[in-house]
Amino acid sequence: MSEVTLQAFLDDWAGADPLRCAVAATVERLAEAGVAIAEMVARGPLAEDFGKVRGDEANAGGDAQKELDVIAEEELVDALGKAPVAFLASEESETPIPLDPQGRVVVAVDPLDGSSNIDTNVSIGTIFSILPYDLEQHPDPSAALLQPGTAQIAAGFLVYGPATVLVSSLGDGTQVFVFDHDTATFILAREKVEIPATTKEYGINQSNVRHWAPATQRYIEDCLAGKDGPRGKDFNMRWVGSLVADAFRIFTRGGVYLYPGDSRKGYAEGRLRLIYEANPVAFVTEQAGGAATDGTRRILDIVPSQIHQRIPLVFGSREEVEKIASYY
Ligand SMILES: O=P(O)(O)OC[C@H]1O[C@](O)(COP(=O)(O)O)[C@@H](O)[C@@H]1O
Ligand SMILES: [Mg+2]
Ligand SMILES: [Mg+2]
Repeated sequence: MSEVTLQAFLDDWAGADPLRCAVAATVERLAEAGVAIAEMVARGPLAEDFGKVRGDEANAGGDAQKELDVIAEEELVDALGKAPVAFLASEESETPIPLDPQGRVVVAVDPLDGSSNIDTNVSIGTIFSILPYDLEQHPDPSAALLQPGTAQIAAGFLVYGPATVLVSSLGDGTQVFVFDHDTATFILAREKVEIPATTKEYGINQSNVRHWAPATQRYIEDCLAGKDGPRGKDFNMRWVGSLVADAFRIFTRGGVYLYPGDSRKGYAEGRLRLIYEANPVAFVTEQAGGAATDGTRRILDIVPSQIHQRIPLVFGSREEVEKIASYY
């Protein structure tokens, strides 16, 4: 069987439809930027700026900014400058970056996800969300970026790990592409991925247990009680601390990821950002048969009020996500 490249897959989907062609061109440019970022990451400590914190600067979300966060954003701005993208919202920029005034789409990105893992040689990645843009409908770019996740035409993430992979959906299932160094192309590796509906594996930063709401504490307690507890089965725990890597594991063998709100200062709505972390991950998750919630609401239905808004996030195997929601 012949291999399907990302470009062939996108061309086939886009046909002659102008909006789809704009989306396809955007995904191609994102993948191109991803390859450049992956190469930089792969140099590890040989790269001059590897793992360095950038002065005392914090990004728009108040997190310490690493040199590589900013370099990754620059790669994305350069690449998307060659696509029909009107505005780019990024974790690393307070306000949207204007690109092509004639652009048909707006894009939101987490340029480098898992920044705390940069210098530990653990998988990190890039997350993206693509929304339709119409100047007449959205004279203010922020309004276009504040559409709910259901409006996404395409979304996904890249993981820079042992393999560079692209997990993405164009609204008809979720596909996994793997970068092939021999041909310098992304090759379709898994079509219409299905996340198993049930699981015995969860991921959460358990060091925050004392800060959690009672519902989160009860759910984890019940998992820890194992076979003899109310869940009647033994659970396993995994936490990479890079959303992209934890998500890729869930796309591979199922599981659930939780970053709930907690009582620490600034964490009432958890840590993750709605438009460039939760929404794209929720989109590819639902397209793979999984579910994503903030505990009480479907993530994709939430209407964002701010570009850097945070949201509690629970996603993964559908039945387990529903179970968790029942605790809230
Ligand atoms: O360090 P914590 O609190 O466990 O948070 C880990 C989470 O934070 C994140 O690193 C946030 O992303 P950034 O690295 O883009 O800020 C997620 O990837 C990860 O799941
Ligand atoms: Mg992130
Ligand atoms: Mg980031």
